[in-house]
Amino acid sequence: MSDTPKDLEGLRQRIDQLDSDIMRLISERAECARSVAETKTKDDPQAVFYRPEREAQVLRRIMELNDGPLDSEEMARLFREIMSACLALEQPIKVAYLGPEGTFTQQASLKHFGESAISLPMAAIDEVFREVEAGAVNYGVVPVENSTEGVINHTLDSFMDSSMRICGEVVLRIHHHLLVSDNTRRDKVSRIYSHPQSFAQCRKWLDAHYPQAERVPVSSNAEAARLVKTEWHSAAIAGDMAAKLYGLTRVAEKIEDRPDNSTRFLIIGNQDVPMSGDDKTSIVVAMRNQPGALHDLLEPFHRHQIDLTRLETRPSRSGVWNYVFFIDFKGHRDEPRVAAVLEEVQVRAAELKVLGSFPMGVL
Ligand SMILES: O=C(O)C(=O)C[C@]1(C(=O)O)C=C[C@@H](O)C=C1
Repeated sequence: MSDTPKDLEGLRQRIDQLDSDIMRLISERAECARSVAETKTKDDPQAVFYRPEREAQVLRRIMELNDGPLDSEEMARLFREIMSACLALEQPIKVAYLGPEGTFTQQASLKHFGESAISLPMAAIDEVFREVEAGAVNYGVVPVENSTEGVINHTLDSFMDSSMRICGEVVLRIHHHLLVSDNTRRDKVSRIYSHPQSFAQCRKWLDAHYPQAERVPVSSNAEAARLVKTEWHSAAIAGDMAAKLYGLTRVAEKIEDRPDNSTRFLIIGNQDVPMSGDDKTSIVVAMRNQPGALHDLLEPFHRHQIDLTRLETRPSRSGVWNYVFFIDFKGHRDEPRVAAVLEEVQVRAAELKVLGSFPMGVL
């Protein structure tokens, strides 16, 4: 800016002025959100306040408009928090996540809903489903697949017996660190705690650096971090949140074997999300056990040129149908070509359940 002062005092005065302007604008925005809430409840007493499609549009627009010097993801994260606070003014949102505190799922929940949501740790994936189903919380966050280790079967299986719908997705880059406490004798580490998935994601690094250490699998990375606090000869593999929560030090950073290691999480709830303009749909399909079943199922997607983003098979638990397929594809169920494909699949399948159409992860 041409009239930006050059001296420190002048620059700080300018920053104070800008902060006042930003605060006034944020307050004005919050007032607007409050009015949105009044409008929503006037039209419909059962109104839902959290609107994933609108949030995705707001964040995408911010990223498109941004000219720097902050990078677009950073700018979107700031707006993520502003929206989170605005939503809390409309209605405080309660979110259950796969705990305990300090897990990557908690990090995913924060990334998606921001700091103003009230988040509650659950001991297991099916508990997250149960809490949302029972109405004890508004939404749930569960992991569904990791780029190195593949699908999280518990989550897919939970969908089979549940009426929950998918309202969103979050992708998180997973960075693992080797962590120790103040009491750890770093040259004497003989035991390493972590979640089995994390061990698998850091296998080569561990073989190279700690081939002799005993690898002890535990229920979560956060639990691994907790255990290290009390043992002088142990270390943990976990992420930043767990390290911070238990005050541990990183001995080695980003030790995952694949630099692009990431996990996808799903937001579950009981609302159908309208189109955001860049959406995905998840379905689960049971097919009869006959030759060519998979071909018959996929053929309409190919003909309508719909991009499949994931296909998983799970054994059916009903015993009647042998194959159950989980399919993710680009597009929203309200788009005519997607609706046409779903109609055709319905005819060919023994059973079809649309788990939800939702915005592609933005942040
Ligand atoms: O547009 C809305 O429906 C709002 O409630 C406003 C707002 C926002 O702050 O922009 C807040 C919460 C919703 O999840 C989406 C957007």
